[in-house]
Formats: sequence, C-alpha cells, structure tokens
Amino acid sequence: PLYDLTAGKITDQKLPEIPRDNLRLSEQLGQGAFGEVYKGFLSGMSGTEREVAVAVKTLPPLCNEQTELDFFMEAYIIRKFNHPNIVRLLGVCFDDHPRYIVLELLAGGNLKSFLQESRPSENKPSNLIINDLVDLARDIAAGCSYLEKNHFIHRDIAARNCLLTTKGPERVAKLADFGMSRDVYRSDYYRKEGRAFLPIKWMPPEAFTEGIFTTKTDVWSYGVVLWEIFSMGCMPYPGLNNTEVMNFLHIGGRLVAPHSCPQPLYELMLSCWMHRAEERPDFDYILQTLNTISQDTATMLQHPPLVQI
Ligand SMILES: CN1CCN(c2ccc(C(=O)Nc3n[nH]c4c3C=[N+](C(=O)[C@H](O)c3ccccc3)C4)cc2)CC1
Repeated sequence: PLYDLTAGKITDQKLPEIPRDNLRLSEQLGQGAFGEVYKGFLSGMSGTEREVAVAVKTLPPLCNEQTELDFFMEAYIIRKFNHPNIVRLLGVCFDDHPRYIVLELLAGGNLKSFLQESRPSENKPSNLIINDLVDLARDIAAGCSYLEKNHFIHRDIAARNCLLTTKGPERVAKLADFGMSRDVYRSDYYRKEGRAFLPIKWMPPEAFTEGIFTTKTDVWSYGVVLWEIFSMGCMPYPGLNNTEVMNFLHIGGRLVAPHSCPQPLYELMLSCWMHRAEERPDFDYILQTLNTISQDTATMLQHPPLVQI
C-alpha cells in the first residue's frame, strides 16, 4: 500500500525537557480542554540559530493532581508517535509551574473550521476542488492507519480534532488531539459520567451501547470525518440530538450522501458504518481506495464542491 515510509516505530522515549528560557510565548491560539494553547518561539534547537515557531499548551498553575496527570499523559502519548500525519511533540517544561507541552505548530487551525470557511458563497466559488478534499481525507486516513498498525485506539477521530499545517494549497492535515484516548489510557475502568461527554455522533452502536472500543471504532468515526469533509464541515445528523441519533442508527438509519460527494466516496463511508464491526474495512483498505479514487478520477474531481444552501 502507498504507506508513508517516513513513519517510524512507536517508541517509549522519555519526555525531552526544554529549558524554560529557550521558550518565548506570543499570542493565544485557542482555548484547550483544560489550558490554553499559545503560539511560541523556541530557540537553541539543535543546529538552528533561528527561533522555531511552535505551539505551547499550558496547564493552569492552580489545578488538581488529576488534571496534572492528564496533562502529562497527553505528552507521553504523543511522544510515542512518529508520523507525518500526527502532531509532533518537541518537548516539555515540567520542571516548574506553569507546566508547558511544546508541540509542532499547525498554523492552519482545525479542519472543521477550515472546511466551513472554504464553503462557496453567493458571489465566490469555493477555492477547494474535490481533489483537495480527497487529499485531506488521505492525510487523516494515513495517520489513522499508523495508529491501527500500532494497535492504538484513538476513540475521538473527528474533524474538530484534526489540524492543518496551513490553509494554503500545501496544507497537510494531522491528528492533533489525544484527550479521549488519554483519559481511558490512564485508568482502564475510566467511565465518563453518563453519555454526556461522549462524541455519540462519531461512535458506532457497539461503543455507545456496550462500551466496546476497537480499531473498528476509529474506522466508524473516520467514516463520519469523511462525511464532514465532503459536507464542508456540517454537523452530522443535523437536527438530531444524541438520543435520536442512537435510535436512528439502531433502526438502520445512516447519514445521507453530502451534496458534492462522488459515489465511490459515499460507498466508502457506508462501508465504515456497517453495523457489524468486522464488516468494516481497515485503514489500509481505506487509504488504497482513496488513492485509487484520487488517481483514477483526477479529471472528474477538478470541479469545486457544490454545497446545498
Ligand atoms: C484565522 N484562523 C484562526 C484560527 N487559527 C488557528 C487556530 C488554532 C491553531 C492551533 O491551535 N494550532 C496548533 N498547532 N499545534 C497544536 C495546535 C493545537 N494543539 C493542541 O493540542 C490543541 O489541544 C488542539 C488539538 C486539536 C484541535 C484543536 C486544538 C497542538 C492554529 C491556528 C488560524 C487562523
């Protein structure tokens, strides 16, 4: 398969400590789950005199032991990975407060917002063509395939958790949030109170009814990400709440094809949403299917996506 050979083995390396005075924080990028995310500049990197632009996640100085452990665990998880479609960890400042996690800067923001911003408007066609959407889908599938090969279940694959290196045509999409897998990783019997916190619209029936999570859980979620991409960032199951979605799926209901979605892509989505997990494809198959679609129908995919108003 066209698997990215620059991916590396998952390793259990210790977290590299970055000297705090090599780091300079600048503007805030967003509000994280428990801290803020800032743009920053890192100096003294091996061999480079210039400062490197980075993203810095901060932990509020006043927080409990549990939150601190979550923060550490996220860094520990990301550090294990080495793949072009997974955000890279550069180091941590854990010697003192405030604690920092220093990550690769993905300056394009999250995938869902990018898709929404790229929708055509009455007097401006979208600047994206269908092949751009297929490229985004392939990036995420490559990251997921790496996790699958390393027997890592993400549990929260969604467009909101993917980030772009840039909004421009050279954009690369990456998996960048491991909060859900972190919570479970830390305590095997971790149960989120009720279902309020679970991403029900991205989960397969066996996950929200029996709490069963396998790599096929991520495949189902990836199918929803495909739908998000080709609907240019719509909310799945528009108008339905979580309970209605669970019932809808239970009676065999599924998301309808987005307006500009080529048939082979919608068929791929539907295969990710097979009720029986073992009938869903693996990410290698998904990646190959996307590569085929991208190559075979490059001509057909040249028009911009039409989105229902
Ligand atoms: C006009 N637009 C407005 C939005 N803008 C942004 C908005 C947000 C970002 C941003 O957070 N970039 C990040 N780079 N690396 C990491 C980031 C977040 N991380 C995290 O770990 C965060 O927890 C995370 C993870 C996944 C998704 C969101 C947040 C690691 C960059 C540009 C571009 C210009």
